[in-house]
Amino acid sequence: MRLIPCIKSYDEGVDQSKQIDREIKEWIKTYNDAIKLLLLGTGESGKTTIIKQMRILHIKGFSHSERMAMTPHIHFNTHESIYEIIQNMSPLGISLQNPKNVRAQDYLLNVGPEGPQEYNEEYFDNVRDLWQDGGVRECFKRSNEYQLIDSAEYFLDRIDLIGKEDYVPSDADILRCRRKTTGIQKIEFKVKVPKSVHGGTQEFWMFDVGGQRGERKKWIQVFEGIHAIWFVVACSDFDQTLREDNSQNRLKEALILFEDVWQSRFLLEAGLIVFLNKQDLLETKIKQGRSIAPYFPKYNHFEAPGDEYTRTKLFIRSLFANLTNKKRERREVIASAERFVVLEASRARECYFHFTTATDTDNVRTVFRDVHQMILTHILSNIGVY
Ligand SMILES: Nc1nc2c(ncn2[C@@H]2O[C@H](COP(=O)(O)OP(=O)(O)OP(=O)(O)O)[C@@H](O)[C@H]2O)c(=O)[nH]1
Ligand SMILES: [Mg+2]
Repeated sequence: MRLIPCIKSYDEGVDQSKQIDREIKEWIKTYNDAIKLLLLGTGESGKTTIIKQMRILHIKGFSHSERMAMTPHIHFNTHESIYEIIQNMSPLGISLQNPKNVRAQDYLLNVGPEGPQEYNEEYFDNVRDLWQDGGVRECFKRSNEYQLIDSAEYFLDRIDLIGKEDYVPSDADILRCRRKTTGIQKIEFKVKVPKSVHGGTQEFWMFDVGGQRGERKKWIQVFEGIHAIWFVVACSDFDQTLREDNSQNRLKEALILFEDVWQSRFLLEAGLIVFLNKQDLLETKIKQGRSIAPYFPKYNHFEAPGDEYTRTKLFIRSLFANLTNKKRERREVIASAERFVVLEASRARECYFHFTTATDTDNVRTVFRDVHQMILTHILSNIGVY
């Protein structure tokens, strides 16, 4: 995973890199505070999934009782998935392919949006029959036209496993489980610092917030003392609308929110790292023939090498990177009036991009390693060490 600086080059030669390592080493000797990270982004972008990965990678993972506590949520995710699909068949003019499944459809619709009182064999048999129906699959393929959780296919494909009485959720199932975050959550963990730097451990505090519009007013409570923001973007969202406002494109909302965060005077000192997430879903979507062009017509004039998926992900990165350049231009205008302000303000502004799949533990492990090093460097630059 490469670190791609959009303002300041991180790779300015081996000598400088050695120098930075030396400075980090010196700094760690004296620095005892926890590094404070704040995850921001729109709803369903993948913030809580990254927190879960930190538990897997840096804390003890999930105990048996914690796994069992996830089962009702996974059952509900399965229910909301099939229920949303069959509810939307009629509005989209799609019929069941097998008329025998009308009975199962009536059964599920009668159960209602909240799910059954008991997730029993009869319930799972009906879900299985429906998920195998060609009409249900056709409606699933058009899920960008209504609100469906991203893990719908994952859980419905595993209905036999999930329906077992002795089902114990795996790490992968927990990572796929969707529960909206309300309020502010915090996890603390320690990470080994490589011997080449200094050795020992570094403490992290990571804050997770709810990303839906109604949750964002709470964010300011945790802005103070934050060393780095991880801004998470669901790249596969380009053809979907917001759950809380179906007149707004999800990726456009992410861009507006990112610009707000980038420009926030409360976050000027924090490093900014953008996680261009859900690369697995983006790749699948593009390979199925979907295009970003109808939603972002500028894509038609975007020049970049590679296949359609590569070009799309680079285009999405350019949309965010352009917003950071836009801010710099504004600073340069201020520059002619008061040069000192510009030098002072632009020193702290950096933005790095990573392409991620938050449900993939190996991917998050690699990204975290890169980002850890980058954050140490950023804090050093902010306290004036380099
Ligand atoms: N396939 C896939 N699914 C992902 C990825 N990242 C997150 N998800 C899934 O997307 C859903 C939403 O992820 P969350 O981590 O709950 O999103 P969030 O940003 O915390 O959302 P809010 O709490 O509403 O702000 C979950 O079902 C995740 O499993 C990814 O990279 N790939
Ligand atoms: Mg969340």
